[in-house]
Amino acid sequence: MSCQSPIVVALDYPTMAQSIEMAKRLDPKQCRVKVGKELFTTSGPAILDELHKLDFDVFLDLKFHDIPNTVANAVSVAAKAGVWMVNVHASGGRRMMEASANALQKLTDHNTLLIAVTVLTSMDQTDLIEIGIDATPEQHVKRLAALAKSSGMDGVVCSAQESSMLSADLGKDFVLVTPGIRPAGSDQGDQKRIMTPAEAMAAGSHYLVIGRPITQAQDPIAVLTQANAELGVAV
Ligand SMILES: O=C(O)c1cc(=O)[nH]c(=O)n1[C@@H]1O[C@H](COP(=O)(O)O)[C@@H](O)[C@H]1O
Repeated sequence: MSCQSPIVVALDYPTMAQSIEMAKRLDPKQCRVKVGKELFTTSGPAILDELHKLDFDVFLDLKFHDIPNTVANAVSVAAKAGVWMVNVHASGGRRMMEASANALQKLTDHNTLLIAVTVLTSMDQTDLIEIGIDATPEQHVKRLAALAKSSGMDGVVCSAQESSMLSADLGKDFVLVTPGIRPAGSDQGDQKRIMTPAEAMAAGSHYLVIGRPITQAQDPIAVLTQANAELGVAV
């Protein structure tokens, strides 16, 4: 499916039935979809097959963070399941990321994007200090993104507030996936480092992950259509 939109809808639902109901209302030409920890824990890998049957590109967001062997094998299984994108935590370190990239290279038939999470968009300076990181979110994102690139990742998850910096530092081909996207007027919720869809694209983001502003809206399709229109996406 060739999707013209950079928007990835986070299907954060407690049941497979609810996520499929939403997926059936969405058009795979207007967005991609993301399966995260809540949905995967309730549905298991069957959800990937169901979403692929509906023709969606699927981002499997399980943020793997473990020893290199375990993460490399998990990433391999995800690629064999045909997901479009999978992620690991950059904080797992170089050997973990290199093992994952090598595991994907050994697969003959896959084109799964391998992405590393830098600093979660729900975190700010105070959160970093509490976990012993004496750097601003921007500095830490910059350090982890450079490590991710040199460890063979295709891109990173960061906030759109860091997109222009990373685009300048690491090149326009290094994929920037940005959650914490809030269309004007929507609730910030637990996100700290946010931007609107248009601001994020102007800053150099490649993909915009949007969950609650779409899934909890009275009219989710209207919010998605409006966001695509604002981005000038012809769908
Ligand atoms: O990897 C992610 O997708 C992710 C990384 C990050 O730093 N922040 C972040 O919010 N996410 C995910 O992006 C989605 C954002 O959802 P909303 O805040 O509802 O738009 C959630 O599914 C999060 O799990």
